[in-house]
Amino acid sequence: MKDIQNTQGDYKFDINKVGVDNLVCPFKIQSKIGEVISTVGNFSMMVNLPKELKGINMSRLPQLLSELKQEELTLNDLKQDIRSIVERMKKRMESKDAYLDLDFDYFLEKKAPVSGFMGIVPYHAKINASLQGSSYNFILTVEVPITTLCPCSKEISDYSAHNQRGYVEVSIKFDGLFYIEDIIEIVEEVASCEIYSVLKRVDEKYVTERAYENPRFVEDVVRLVAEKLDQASQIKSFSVSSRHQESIHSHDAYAIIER
Ligand SMILES: Nc1nc2c(ncn2[C@@H]2O[C@H](COP(=O)(O)OP(=O)(O)OP(=O)(O)O)[C@@H](O)[C@H]2O)c(=O)[nH]1
Repeated sequence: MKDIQNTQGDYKFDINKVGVDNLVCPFKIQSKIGEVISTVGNFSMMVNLPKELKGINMSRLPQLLSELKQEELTLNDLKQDIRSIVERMKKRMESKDAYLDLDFDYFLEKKAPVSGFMGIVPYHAKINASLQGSSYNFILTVEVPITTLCPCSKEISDYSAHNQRGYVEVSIKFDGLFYIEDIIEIVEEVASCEIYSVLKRVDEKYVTERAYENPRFVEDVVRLVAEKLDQASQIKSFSVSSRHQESIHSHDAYAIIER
């Protein structure tokens, strides 16, 4: 059969990224304490294409993912394990550059603060990795949902204070090891209160009062998280944003710090 995509030509443009997007595949990831967490990833696998070539051998990308699944893909050291996948993509595709983006939910078991009942909390995570020539770039992003309670509302009201669910998104570039759990811990520590999936009445009293004792503006959240990220020696650069779904407005409050 004729291999159309491999035909040579004199096209006007190199293509920066071409490949497959929205490829859904199960995989496993090892948690900080060594438990294996099953999840489903949405993969985007791309390579560059020089202007002399008509197309890439596109089927090789899902083929590689399928092989990884058969090999029981389990990510332990996120940065290095993803690097070896991107290296395999480059080799298989005979390309100069390769790009792997991956979105998934990371499921952690979390105890209710007073009753101790266990619940599962999903945290959305993203990986953006690329190997351009021999230059490897890896970004880990984690979204942490939190409760925030408005300091202004608390101050001016005779009783109560409005609160909201905030989504804190932290992206980091780092050397060595840094875990998804480390990011979650940093964010939850500075929130008005963490969120849980199972709360009994004693827990509900606890989270209500804890939020009241720790009021936070969106500005407070990004500044406090940035301070902690800045102190972590492994982190080379970061961005932290927070989106608060206001309960008294139809819009969100939003802030971002990039370093
Ligand atoms: N490059 C490219 N291929 C596409 C696209 N849409 C569908 N395909 C098809 O993907 C199929 C598989 O391509 P290849 O990976 O080259 O398949 P192959 O030549 O059998 O595989 P190898 O032996 O690994 O080279 C081809 O039949 C293409 O027509 C597209 O937009 N671009």
